Amino acid sequence: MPTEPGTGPGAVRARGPVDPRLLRRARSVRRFLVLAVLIGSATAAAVVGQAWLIASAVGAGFAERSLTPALAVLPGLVLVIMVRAGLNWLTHTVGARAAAAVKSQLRLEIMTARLSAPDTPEVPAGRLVTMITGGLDALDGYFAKYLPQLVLAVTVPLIIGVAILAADPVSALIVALTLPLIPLFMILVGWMTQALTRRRFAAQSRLAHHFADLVAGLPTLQVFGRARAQAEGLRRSGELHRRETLRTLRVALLSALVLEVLASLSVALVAVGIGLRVVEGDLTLTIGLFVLILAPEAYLPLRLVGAHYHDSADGVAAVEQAFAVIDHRPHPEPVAAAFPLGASTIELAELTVRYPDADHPAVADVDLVINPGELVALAGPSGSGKSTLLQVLLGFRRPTAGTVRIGGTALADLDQDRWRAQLAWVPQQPALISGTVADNVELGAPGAPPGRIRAALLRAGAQDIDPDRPLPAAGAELSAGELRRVALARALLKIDCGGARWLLLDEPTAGLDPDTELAAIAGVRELGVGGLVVSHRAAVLDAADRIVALAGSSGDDQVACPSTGSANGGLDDHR
Ligand SMILES: Nc1ncnc2c1ncn2[C@@H]1O[C@H](COP(=O)(O)OP(=O)(O)OP(=O)(O)O)[C@@H](O)[C@H]1O
Repeated sequence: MPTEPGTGPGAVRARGPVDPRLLRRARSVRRFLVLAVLIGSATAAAVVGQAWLIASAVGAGFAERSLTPALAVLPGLVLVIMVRAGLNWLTHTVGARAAAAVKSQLRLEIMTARLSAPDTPEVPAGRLVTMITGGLDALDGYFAKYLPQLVLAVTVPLIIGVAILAADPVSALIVALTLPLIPLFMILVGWMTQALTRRRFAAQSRLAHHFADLVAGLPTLQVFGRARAQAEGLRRSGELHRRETLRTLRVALLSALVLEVLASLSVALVAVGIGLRVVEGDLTLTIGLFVLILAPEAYLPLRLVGAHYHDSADGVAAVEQAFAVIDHRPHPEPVAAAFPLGASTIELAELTVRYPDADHPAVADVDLVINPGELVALAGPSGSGKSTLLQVLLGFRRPTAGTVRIGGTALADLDQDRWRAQLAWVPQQPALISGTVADNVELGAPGAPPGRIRAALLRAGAQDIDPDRPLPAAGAELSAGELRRVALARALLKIDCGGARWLLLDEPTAGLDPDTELAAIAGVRELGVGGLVVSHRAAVLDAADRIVALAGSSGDDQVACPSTGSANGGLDDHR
């Protein structure tokens, strides 16, 4: 089940407008923030200049009853307006560049984290795809709109406030008293928006996850006659997503309206005060106009922060999800310990692995030593943790307790890439790439000569498979037994030509006929390397140097079947 943002692994609380983990990672973010402050200050100065030019032109025009002052300031005014437009463009460009740099770095880190722990049920494939594609694009709004606006909301009111204070302290007091109301309302609206955005993100991820699962399981669902029933579930997920999106949009629009009304009332207060004092002659028209033009500009950046808040909430939710995956790496800081050279021993001591929320550990207190060149067969009932143990050895899953040592060094302290270079692995469900059979075998030792590829196929009992046979659909057109033999040939080539020293095989001969199975086992033994082979097959167990059996966990309570009249598909059984 997908974990909701903020509740998953590595979930975080709200960390302010800029997540410090973003700042730590991206130099571009820090540069962006400095630039944003400079641009913000320049924008505020341009606003003050523009207001002064307009106010002085209108004030002098009224006093002289002529258009000459207005014409005199026109070139200056055009220049200031162009500078403001340029600064605006610069803000967006710098923001878009920062967003692109951060997204690309986060995508890379997510993929690196996923590659180091491919079997992570906590972050299903559907959610990962949503995150890496559309999910992280939420950072565009965050960097291009929200963060620059946040900087403007600090710099512009400050500079404009000083200008108003110098021109008319009374108006400055009104602005100073009413301005804080906007952030106050923004915080209230923000609390609501944050919760809604997280719910919307969760609904979006659930929909993506549901859809991906459905597509993957469609053939099975069809055979069991449940394909149509899934349409209702999918409709419900879609409906939930629609409702959550509309709710977020409604709150975003209403919050913008509230802030708009508040700012308008505040400006009206300033305007009434100025109007009365200009009529009574306590204030010149030029100063009055200057303050009147500046006052709305002091509220505008804060109002726009409120309007862009949902961009920030989307961006923050995306970043939280990204860091939940990145921080979930089994070996977050790989220490490049000196790699044990020469013959090394694999030692497992009191190894325990428990999946999140599982009642029983998948692997409990396993002690095992595999000496160099020794092929150990791992047997045990289905579900007793054999594949999980291989996952730990591959560095894909971190043990809950106990240690794994390679030549005396803890596996967690080894450079994972160098360790995996020593392993030749055949998983229970091997994956092939599009290309030829030879291309797939060659993955074991890139650049291996064709003769060695053919020899590897022969060793794997796959001499009947043409190395030049094209596999356009990544092996989908091979039989289960052929697929396993090609994967085994790939692993054997890695031993023969690629420098690997250990075999990790998960049911390598399942689905093979007895003769082919014997040929494949002989091919494996011929190379003389050791490792761990998970198998239930007598031929494999016989060929191993030693058999280690894992005890199954006792979590299978007997539950009665529901008594339905249609257990046999609606047909009457007359036996
Ligand atoms: N990703 C996962 N999340 C949660 N539980 C899991 C996960 N993978 C395996 N398990 C559970 O851990 C236990 C051990 O599974 P594992 O696949 O290691 O067993 P196995 O001995 O290899 O089984 P088999 O012989 O059927 O392949 C099982 O109870 C399984 O349900």
